[in-house]
Amino acid sequence: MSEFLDRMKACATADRKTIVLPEGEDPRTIAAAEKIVAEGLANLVILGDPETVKVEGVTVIDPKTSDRHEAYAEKFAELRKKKGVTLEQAREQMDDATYFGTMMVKMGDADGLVSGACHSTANTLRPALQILKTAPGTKLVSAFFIMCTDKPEYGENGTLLFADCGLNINPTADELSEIAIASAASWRTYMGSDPKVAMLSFSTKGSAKGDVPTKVQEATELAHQKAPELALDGDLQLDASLVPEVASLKAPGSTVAGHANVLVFPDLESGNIGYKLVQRFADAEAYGPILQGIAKPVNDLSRGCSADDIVGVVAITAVQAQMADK
Ligand SMILES: CC(C)(COP(=O)(O)OP(=O)(O)OC[C@H]1O[C@@H](n2cnc3c(N)ncnc32)[C@H](O)[C@@H]1OP(=O)(O)O)[C@@H](O)C(=O)NCCC(=O)NCCS
Ligand SMILES: CC(=O)OP(=O)(O)O
Repeated sequence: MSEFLDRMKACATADRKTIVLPEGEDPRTIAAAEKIVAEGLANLVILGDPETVKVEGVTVIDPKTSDRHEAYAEKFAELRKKKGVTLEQAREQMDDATYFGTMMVKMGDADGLVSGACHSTANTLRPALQILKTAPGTKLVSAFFIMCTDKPEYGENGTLLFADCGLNINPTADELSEIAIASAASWRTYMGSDPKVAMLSFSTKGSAKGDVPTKVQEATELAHQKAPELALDGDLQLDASLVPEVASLKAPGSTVAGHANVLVFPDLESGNIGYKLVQRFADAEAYGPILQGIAKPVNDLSRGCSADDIVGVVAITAVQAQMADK
């Protein structure tokens, strides 16, 4: 297990938070719940059928028969009134475990939610975006992975942050600059060291032409304007971002090239493919998609996740819930 996850787990156990797992029908979620209870990482609520979901030390709730169903429906109808949602529609929506679980977080009956082992990212995150909305002072929610590799020469002792790998399909230059600034802040929060942000493209400092390098150059310029103190550079290719010898050839004088620990991908196509390549070929631990910029802790999983991945994301969510209390 990585040093990163060790640290998240130690932090989570020190002040146990309540995390809801809406996917009681998923065997990996059940296996993860058993580990989370054994390690004391969080108090868990699993949504599912209490007759079939049996994990000692865990509360199991069936959304359809819960005594909170009506209160959540009423609040959801109120929140979505301007979108034309009726109380009848809200009641139906609360039969859906992801919506019900997200309302638990909204109403303070849980501190955070982790889902996505058997639901798509869109269906996992839409309720959070609709109900919880963005954190104060934030325009855009985005999603990152913490990647823990056994390549100490890259990032910080092999650990890097990749964004956006889960949510924003084709961010504009302005959105990309927001993703970069938020990712730098997330790096500082979770790793405690200075971020070095590489704005990735297939071009280094204009070596190739095209819409993508142009967008990345614009995003880099906007990020510099918004956060001039940030160590951030682009456009950079992946090798120029990580390998000092390549950096000295392609981007001499850059303070980021060759030493990046935060990789910002130009779009979701490259971000999602990129994290899965590193996870599978390098056998890296991949924790995410972790949301940044959302008002309360809700995090996603890949449907390809393992029980241990779920344990890791729950530990991170519990740590986020602790931070939200401060
Ligand atoms: C998440 C996603 C479903 C949201 O888009 P959508 O379903 O079309 O829904 P909408 O665009 O109507 O957005 C729903 C709400 O979320 C808000 N929202 C959407 N994206 C947002 C973002 N990045 N930041 C903040 N708010 C956002 C919208 O403003 C809207 O709010 P409202 O309903 O109160 O007006 C969409 O961005 C998506 O499909 N992303 C890719 C997910 C994916 O497939 N990932 C690959 C695997 S990880
Ligand atoms: C994050 C991600 O890619 O999710 P999924 O594999 O479920 O599409």
